[in-house]
Parts: sequence; C-alpha cells; structure tokens
Amino acid sequence: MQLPMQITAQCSRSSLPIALYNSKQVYAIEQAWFAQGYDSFGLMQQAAWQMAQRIILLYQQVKTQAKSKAKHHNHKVSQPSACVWVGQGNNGGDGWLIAHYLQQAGWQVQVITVGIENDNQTNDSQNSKSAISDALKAQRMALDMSCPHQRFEDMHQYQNKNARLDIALQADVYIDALFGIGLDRAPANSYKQAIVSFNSAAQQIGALVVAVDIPSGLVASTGQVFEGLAIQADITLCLIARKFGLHTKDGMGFSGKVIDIPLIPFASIEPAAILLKDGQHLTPRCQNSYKGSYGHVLVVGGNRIDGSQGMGGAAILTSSSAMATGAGKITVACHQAFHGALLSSLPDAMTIDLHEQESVEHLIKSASVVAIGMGLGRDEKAKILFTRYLKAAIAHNKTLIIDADGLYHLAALQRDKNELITQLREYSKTHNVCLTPHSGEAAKLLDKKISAIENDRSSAIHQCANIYGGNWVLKGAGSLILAQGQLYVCGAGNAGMATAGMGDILSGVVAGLLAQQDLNDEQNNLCQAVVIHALAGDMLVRQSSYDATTYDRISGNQLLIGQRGLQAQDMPAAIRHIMQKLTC
Ligand SMILES: NC(=O)C1=CN([C@@H]2O[C@H](COP(=O)(O)OP(=O)(O)OC[C@H]3O[C@@H](n4cnc5c(N)ncnc54)[C@H](O)[C@@H]3O)[C@@H](O)[C@H]2O)[C@@H](O)CC1
Ligand SMILES: Nc1ncnc2c1ncn2[C@@H]1O[C@H](COP(=O)(O)OP(=O)(O)O)[C@@H](O)[C@H]1O
Repeated sequence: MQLPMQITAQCSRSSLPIALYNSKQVYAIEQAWFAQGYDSFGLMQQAAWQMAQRIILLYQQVKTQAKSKAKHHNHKVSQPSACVWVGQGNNGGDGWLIAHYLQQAGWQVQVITVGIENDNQTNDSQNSKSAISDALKAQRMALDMSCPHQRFEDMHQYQNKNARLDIALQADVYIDALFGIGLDRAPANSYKQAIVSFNSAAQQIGALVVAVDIPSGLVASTGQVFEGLAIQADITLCLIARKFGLHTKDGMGFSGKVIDIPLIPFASIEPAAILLKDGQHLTPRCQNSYKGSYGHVLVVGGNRIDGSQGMGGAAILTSSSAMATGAGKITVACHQAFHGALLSSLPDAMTIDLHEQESVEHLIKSASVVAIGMGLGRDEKAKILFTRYLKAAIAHNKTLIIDADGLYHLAALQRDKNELITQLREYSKTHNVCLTPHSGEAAKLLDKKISAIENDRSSAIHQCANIYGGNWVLKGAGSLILAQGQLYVCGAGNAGMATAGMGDILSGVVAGLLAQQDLNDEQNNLCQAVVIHALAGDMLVRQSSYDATTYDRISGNQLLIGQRGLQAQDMPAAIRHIMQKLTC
C-alpha cells in the first residue's frame, strides 16, 4: 500500500546513526531487564499496548489521506477492522494482546492462529516455559474478551492450496505476529502457506500491513529471508532495539517503513552494527589552494585482453566519479586502446599505458591514492600487473583501494599461499587499504559458495578482514562496511543501482574522497564514500532528501529517472550534487 506523507515523514532519514542489534543481543537486553525484577508479561502488555496505539494512529493517517484523495467524500464513519495473524511464540503473544487492545478501542478484530492446536495450548515443546506462559497468558486474556479467532489450518486457504485467493479476509489492517526474532528455520507447512495467504489476501484487499517487531520470515540477525518467503510489510513496529536484519540484504525490501517502539532503557550492550543514512558535513575548500592540495588519484584498470573488446568503461567510470568528489588530479593507467575514449568523456584526466610497467610504478610513487582492479582482467598477464603494482603501492606507502579483478587476483594469491597476502595484512595495520567486493567476489576471496556469503554477510565481511586485513565494503542492498573493526550498514541506495559499473563508481568515490587531505578523517572515510554513492543513486530515482532536477546529458531536457534504466554514467553528476549539499 502507498503510505501517506505523514507516515513516511515520521520515518524519514535522520542524520543520527542508529545502533543495530542481532537477536541474541535483544534477548540479552530483555533478560537484563527482567533481572532487575521487571515482569516479562508486563513488558509484553506494554509492547502490545503501545503498538495498538500506534496502529490506531497510522490507520487514521492512511484514512485521512485516502479521504482527501477521494473526489466524493463518504462521511459515513465505519468501524475500523484488523486481521491479526498470530504464531505460537511471544511474537504471537504480542499479536493476541494487540487484538485485545484494538477490540477494547472499538475495532472489529479477527485473529488467525497458525501452529496453535486449540485455545489453551501451544504445540512447540522446544519453547521455553516462560515464553509459552507469556504467549498463553496473552492468548487467554484475548479469549476472555471473546476475541474472534480461527485456526488457519481449518480455513479454506490451507485446505485448498490452489484456491488460496478465494477467501480474502476483509480488514483495514493486516497485522503480522507469526514470527519475531525467534525464527530460526524456514517456515514450512501451515506457516509457509499462511505467509503466502497473508500476503496475497492483504494485497488483494489493499490492507495496510503492519509487522510486529520484524516481518515474519525475515531473520533478525542476518536479513535473510528463507526461500524468498516473508511477510511484505508496509510498516514494521520494531520493539526494544533496532534489528540488524531489517536493514541489509532482504530486510529493506520486506520491512517497509520501520518505526521504533523502544520500551526499555539499555546502554551497556555493544551494537552489532551502526546504521548510516546520511553523509558527514564537508568543510568548504580553502580559498588559497591549488589542485595539489586535493590529492592525486591513480586508477589502475581498464584492460583489453588480446582479441577481446575490453573493459575500458570500468576505468572511465572510476575516474569520472573520483573527479566528481573533487580529487585534485586523476591519472588513469589503462590499455592504450581506451585513451581516446577516456579523454573524450573525461578530458580532465591524464592517461598512461597500463602495460608500461616502469612508468606506472613511477606514477604509483607520486600518487596519493591507488585504486586498482576495475576492468583489469583476470588472465595471467593481468595477474602479473596486479602483483607488481600492488607491491609498488605497498613499497611506497600508498592508500589503496582494491576492487573487482584485483579482488579476484587476491583470492588467487591467497589460494597459492603467496606471502603478498601476509604482507598486505601487515601493511593494512598501519595504512588505509579498502577492499570492496560484492558477494560473488567475497565468495572467491573466502573460497566459499555465494549462498554461504549471502546467508550471513556480517560473518563474511569479518572473515575477509581477518584473512586479508584492511577496511571492507560488502556491497549489495544494505551494503556492510567494516572499518577499524566497527561494522556499519548503509541505509541508503536502491535496486536501480544493481547495474553494471555501479561498483566502479563506488571505487572512484572512495579513492576521490581519500585523496583529499583537506578533509578530516570523519569526512573522507570509507563509510562516507559508501553513503555518498548510495545517496547519489537515491537522488537520481527521487528517493532521497537530496532530490534535484536531473537533466539529459545530450538534449538538456529535464529527466525523471526511475530505478529501471538508471546507469552508472548518470552517477558522477549526482555525486557532485551530494558533495555540494553536504558542504552547505
Ligand atoms: N516478553 C518478552 O521478552 C518480549 C517479547 N517480545 C516479542 O517476542 C518476540 C520473540 O519471541 P520468541 O522468542 O518466542 O520468538 P518468536 O515469537 O519468533 O517464536 C519463536 C518460536 O517459533 C519457533 N520457530 C522458529 N522458527 C520456526 C519455523 N520456521 N517454523 C515453526 N516454528 C518456528 C521457535 O522454535 C520458537 O518456539 C519478539 O520478536 C517480540 O515480538 C515483545 O513482546 C517484547 C517483550
Ligand atoms: N538493491 C540495491 N540496493 C542498494 N544498493 C545496491 C543495490 N544493488 C546494487 N547496489 C549498489 O551498487 C553497487 C554495485 O556494485 P557492483 O556489484 O560491484 O557493480 P559492478 O561490478 O558492475 O561495478 C554497489 O555499491 C551496491 O551496494
């Protein structure tokens, strides 16, 4: 459902970083609270009461918006209704109590139970005693008020799997309380079917979908959705602490707008990660400065393997975006077949033949930052170049960005137990080395399957850092950044950016920012680069607070770019815009 402006504004980007926690940590926070003598059922009642109030408010906002849009107002006030789907755990307990409080507030409610045998029994022997008792207490409290309910397993949707759209339970709001942070395996049987039915029924009737704590099917600690199946929420009411999984991998796509319901104070637990949504302010340039004040980026990539078309575009994109961040000088060491193309799209850059090894080494010595690997190629000749230039960059104490084919060669060096990996790891303890794989590249670096990386991206990025040293970005929806041992999640970016060359653009932003010594550590670090890149992508598809008019490069006509068709070459203009906004 399209959410009204008031709701999106409530959840709009704030510049304050938000701490993210995994399930284990949230359970620990709860336990610490109970250890102080607070009652767990009391907390559940508090949670449900606050969520019920929030749902009433959200529904009023949706209703007001719908009315103002309708040509002929229907002034008849109808009783609002909610269909609450509950599972057997405490998340289900929250659901029962929300139904109870909404009913008390005059709503018409209908509870659909899943995996619950009858009114007085939960059927999961694995559940802890206290968890069962809280969920059961909640259930009994709702049933004592004659809360209407039915078992999903008895419904037509479940009985006749092929006709699941036949019955759509009418309700204004669909509330998902099937699973919370306790989900630890793929929903099967009636649970699986319930998630499918919930989504299709809610979509069919256009209900507002509210997830309790986390959309069911989404794993709080990883952002993974088992078998692609989870509740598609418009709004997630996140209890106690913001869950890591809401913001990375599948999380962003299933959670909708996230609203915090903090409930209890806590301070002593180190978060699993920090969510970044906005860039740091950039200090304006000093009047009395020259190009040398803003660094020299050397881009090493854009090769042409004998007989192939080559990958000159990668180097062009990296250098264009480095320039867009304000780097003072750019030299591109690429195959000479691309020098003409490069200069016609970026006349500000200098070029050198990638294969003139001594000259490139000489340039490495004078550059401030070396970005290596974009379109470098994966053949033996490219491997020799990579090894030689990497050694030169280390020997000359350069800030390094390694991406794309450079990562492929690193993985090969690691497989060969080449001592350059040990050297790199040691070097990165005292120098800035940034490595920016996507999941496929991370899989190569760790010699694992891509699915193993995707199932636990946080663990993958930590493993990369342990083996190779350095600061890392694991790219994708909700990119992870591991810098100086701290994990961050980029809360900006969109699926339009899933297109060729976007990673090359990111390398250029990292290189361009790191080259600018007039910016302090807060302003020119890896996190800042990832966020600027993502905000630029969002700006182009009008998904950010940095919206600006975009113009067609050739015709000069105003453009309305959507996610489909966003191109990497659109990015440098947007990056310039974000840089300017952050400087204001
Ligand atoms: N009293 C408390 O501690 C509070 C808990 N709260 C709620 O409690 C939730 C966590 O409760 P729980 O720990 O009971 O977790 P869940 O409500 O997510 O349920 C976990 C139960 O489901 C089972 N399960 C996991 N995956 C399954 C699958 N695929 N198929 C079938 N069964 C599966 C588990 O074995 C476990 O028994 C939070 O998300 C939050 O909604 C809130 O009420 C705040 C207070
Ligand atoms: N769905 C998405 N949401 C947010 N950001 C995305 C999404 N898909 C891709 N991106 C971003 O776009 C960039 C793509 O990089 P990469 O896969 O390396 O592209 P390429 O190899 O073609 O240059 C990364 O920064 C990534 O985080």
